[in-house]
Amino acid sequence: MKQYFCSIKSIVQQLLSYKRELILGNIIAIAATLLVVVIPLFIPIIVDELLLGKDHGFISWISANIWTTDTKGYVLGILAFILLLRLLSTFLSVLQTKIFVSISKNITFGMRQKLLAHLKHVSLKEYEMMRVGAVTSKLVTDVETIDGFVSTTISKLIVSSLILVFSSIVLLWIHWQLALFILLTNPIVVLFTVKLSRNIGKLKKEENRAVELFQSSLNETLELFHQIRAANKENYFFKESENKARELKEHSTNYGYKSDAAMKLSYLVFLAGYEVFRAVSILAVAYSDLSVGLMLAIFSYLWVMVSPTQDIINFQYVLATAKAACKRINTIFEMEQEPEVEEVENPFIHRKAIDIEVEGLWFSYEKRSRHSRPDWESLALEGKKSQDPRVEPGDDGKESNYILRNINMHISAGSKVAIVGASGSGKTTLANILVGFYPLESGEIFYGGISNRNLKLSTIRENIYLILQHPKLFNDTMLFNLTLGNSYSEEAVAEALHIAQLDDVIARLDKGLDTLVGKDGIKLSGGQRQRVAIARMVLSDPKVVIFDESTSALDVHTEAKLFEALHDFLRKKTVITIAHRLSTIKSAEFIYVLEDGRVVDSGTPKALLEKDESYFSSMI
Ligand SMILES: Nc1ncnc2c1ncn2[C@@H]1O[C@H](COP(=O)(O)OP(=O)(O)OP(=O)(O)O)[C@@H](O)[C@H]1O
Repeated sequence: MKQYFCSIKSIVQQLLSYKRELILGNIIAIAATLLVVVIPLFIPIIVDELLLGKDHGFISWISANIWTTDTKGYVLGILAFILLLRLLSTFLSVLQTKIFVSISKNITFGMRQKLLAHLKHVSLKEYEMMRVGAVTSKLVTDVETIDGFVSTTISKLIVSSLILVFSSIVLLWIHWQLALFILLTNPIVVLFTVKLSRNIGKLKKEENRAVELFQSSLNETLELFHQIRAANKENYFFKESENKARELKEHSTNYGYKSDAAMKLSYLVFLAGYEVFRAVSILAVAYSDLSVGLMLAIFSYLWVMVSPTQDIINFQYVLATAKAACKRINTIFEMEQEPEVEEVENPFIHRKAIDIEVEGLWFSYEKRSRHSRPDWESLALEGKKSQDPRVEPGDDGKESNYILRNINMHISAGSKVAIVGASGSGKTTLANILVGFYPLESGEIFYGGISNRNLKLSTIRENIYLILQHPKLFNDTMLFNLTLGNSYSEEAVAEALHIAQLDDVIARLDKGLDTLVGKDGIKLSGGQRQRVAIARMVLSDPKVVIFDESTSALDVHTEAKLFEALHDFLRKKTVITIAHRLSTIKSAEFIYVLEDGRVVDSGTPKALLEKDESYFSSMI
């Protein structure tokens, strides 16, 4: 998968992919700008030619070529012309905004798409440690900051620069000495503001981080509200969220007034410069040939330059905050993803059932560097007594981190196998690994003879269905929770409901399959939720089914009826059942006993029962 990282460079590259729109938008923007930028030129005409009797040749040109009238007529005519220019300019700037907004929204949408695509493939280990609120805040707040940067860059940077260039040319034309003075002192203002902007990015980053912490805390509190109330801990958890909101307030206040102060300070420096320019202009009228009308035109151009100069000054802040937002967004792109596998052959195709072979499987939840892995070769030399050449790591204490240790299993196609063992022995971990939720530390799993290294995870999960002990339900209709958006015939749904012993449950719901099940299926009992998960499995018709304590919430009577109904459906499938209750595994043909991550015993139920001390016999 091609890795994307947010950076100013990558954003600019994306912007350049909208070349046509950018060119069109900028032509319109330039036209809109030119229309208003020429307006101050009318001042010297009106003042000098109409009031002071000084001839620039413009009124005489109008009189000769367009229209001859009196002073009132010229003033009204020029007024009408100026209003028309402003109207046209406004229309063009609306058009320009429409083009630029759609570019910036497309870019930020693209970024959200990339973030979602990355999250879609994030490894389960990363997901387990993920703070959902933190991730959503990055997808909302930080991407919004990037949006601000993109729209400012495309809509203001070029236009503002052009206005400054155009105004500078006009100023140079009016009075080059004065213009040079203005243009040379202006960079000092910009330099001053660059220094100020440095800290603003840092403050924005802190503010966004505070948003993230508040959002995470609130998310978790609301997610676990039920549990919190059961533990009578509302005060504690809501206080935590309030504390985060307080921190957010402090950071926002800090950012809010400091960034505003920095901008105002920059503006103040600019205004001070403006006042100096004004004074120098008056002196220029007194001591050079600059006319009063042209002096007024210079004043107007100084004002015309205010907003673009401010935009360029602000751009540094926007750039600093965008860099900070990118850094935070990149923490999502840095999340580890599930490995991508090139599939050579799909062993599940054209087979009704499939066998699974687990060879020398080691697994730990801890992230390991290559160097901390066991040195299999040297261990193999010592480990003559092990069934696998790679025995357990030596007595260096490191092996205690392994949840699964050298697991070897053969589950033949269509067989019914049970995995039993004390709580914490690693059964669920093994089930999760069989469906590819966690990558193997070492060892291999063969599905129908094909190694997991050559199989796509999606292929494995399409064909091997793991039914969890605590299935999650969506706050949607019963039907959606069964089908998860796939389309099945009414008969298939009815059959699945029947097998999962849900007929009566649906009949009792006020709107049947259209009933909303509430947050996490709150309207259903634990056992009913487990049966919904089983119905989901029936509908997806996998080749291998793994029941991980999937019927633990059912009474023995319902469980027996359920397995009876499932009997035909499961007949040809490979079935792995993990359970603590004997009733759940009584039909198993072969049993593996796990203890502390190792297979300590295995055999047929009969063979295991005959042993005096076995975990299986202790279940009875
Ligand atoms: N996501 C996880 N991250 C880190 N450690 C985990 C994770 N899930 C389980 N463990 C640890 O792995 C060990 C085995 O857990 P696992 O859930 O596989 O056992 P189990 O045999 O299924 O237990 P039970 O019968 O209670 O469900 C436990 O010590 C547990 O603390």
